[in-house]
Amino acid sequence: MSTYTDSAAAPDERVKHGLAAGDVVPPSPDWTIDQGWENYTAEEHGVWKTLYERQTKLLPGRACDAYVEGMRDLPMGPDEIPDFRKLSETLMRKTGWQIVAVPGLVPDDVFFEHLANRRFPAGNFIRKPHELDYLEEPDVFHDVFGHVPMLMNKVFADYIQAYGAGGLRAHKLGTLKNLARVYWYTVEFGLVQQADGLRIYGAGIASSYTESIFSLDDASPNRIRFDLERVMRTNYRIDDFQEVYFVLNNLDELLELDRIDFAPLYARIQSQPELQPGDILPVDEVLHRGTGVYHGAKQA
Ligand SMILES: C[C@H](O)[C@H](O)[C@H]1CNc2nc(N)[nH]c(=O)c2N1
Ligand SMILES: N[C@@H](Cc1ccccc1)C(=O)O
Ligand SMILES: [Fe+2]
Repeated sequence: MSTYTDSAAAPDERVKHGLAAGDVVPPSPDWTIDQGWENYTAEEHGVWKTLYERQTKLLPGRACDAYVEGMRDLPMGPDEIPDFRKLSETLMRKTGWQIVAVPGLVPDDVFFEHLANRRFPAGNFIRKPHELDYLEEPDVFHDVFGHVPMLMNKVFADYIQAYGAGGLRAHKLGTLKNLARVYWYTVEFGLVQQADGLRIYGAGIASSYTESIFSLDDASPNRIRFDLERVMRTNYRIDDFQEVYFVLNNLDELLELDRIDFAPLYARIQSQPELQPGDILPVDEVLHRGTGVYHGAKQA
């Protein structure tokens, strides 16, 4: 199995290994299971609390307004792992989304089918106490603390649904690798320029203690203005901090991606060279150039 970080999928890697979603037998055709909320142990709720409190101290002034507002209105607190039924009730009223429990990574087409129907698949398990900063598959802390607040935002809620529909299409076109990079550099590792400063909206950052500091840091990472084709061509690393983050002017820019037909773009970028995360192109609008001293290593 490939290494997996405290963030979502690793499609490039999994495609390479010819894996659908690990070698687990599907528990049901859509891969959903019962969250089994009653079965969490005191120690598991304790891991949630440790992570929740650590992130909650860090995120003011770092997370974007939409994230902060979403979190404020959700039944989520330090004391216990949230119950997906309660989260879904609140989400359903606000944006029509639901959270469904899955055992870990699910096959791409299954994942897209859920998103296209406004169901967000969340891992029901929680990392072990010795894995606080690093684990191989998305757990309930990453999926719920990282992703669910943004699903309370109307623009973002529509964006992820459109991504799911686009995923089903890309699956047939064989362009999943390019599409997945859009998810990676927005939903997982996106930054947005707010009037009062640069902010996090990506779940892979918001759920990571070390990366929520690193990504906004003045030192190492490059920050480049978001450009769709540029992002589609750019590889990413799954086992360490990102060397580049793409920055939106505002979340409404995502609406534009819902409307654009990706098919001709896929065709066009096939003839262009792939880019590595550390590359900077003459046409890039570089907002911040890293020092080049890459002090990565996701494990703090
Ligand atoms: C390309 C696609 O976004 C990605 O590979 C999918 C696959 N399966 C997944 N399954 C789960 N549970 N969570 C995820 O984020 C993903 N990501
Ligand atoms: N508009 C894209 C789908 C998409 C929407 C939102 C985000 C990413 C992709 C397509 O035509 O395939
Ligand atoms: Fe994720």
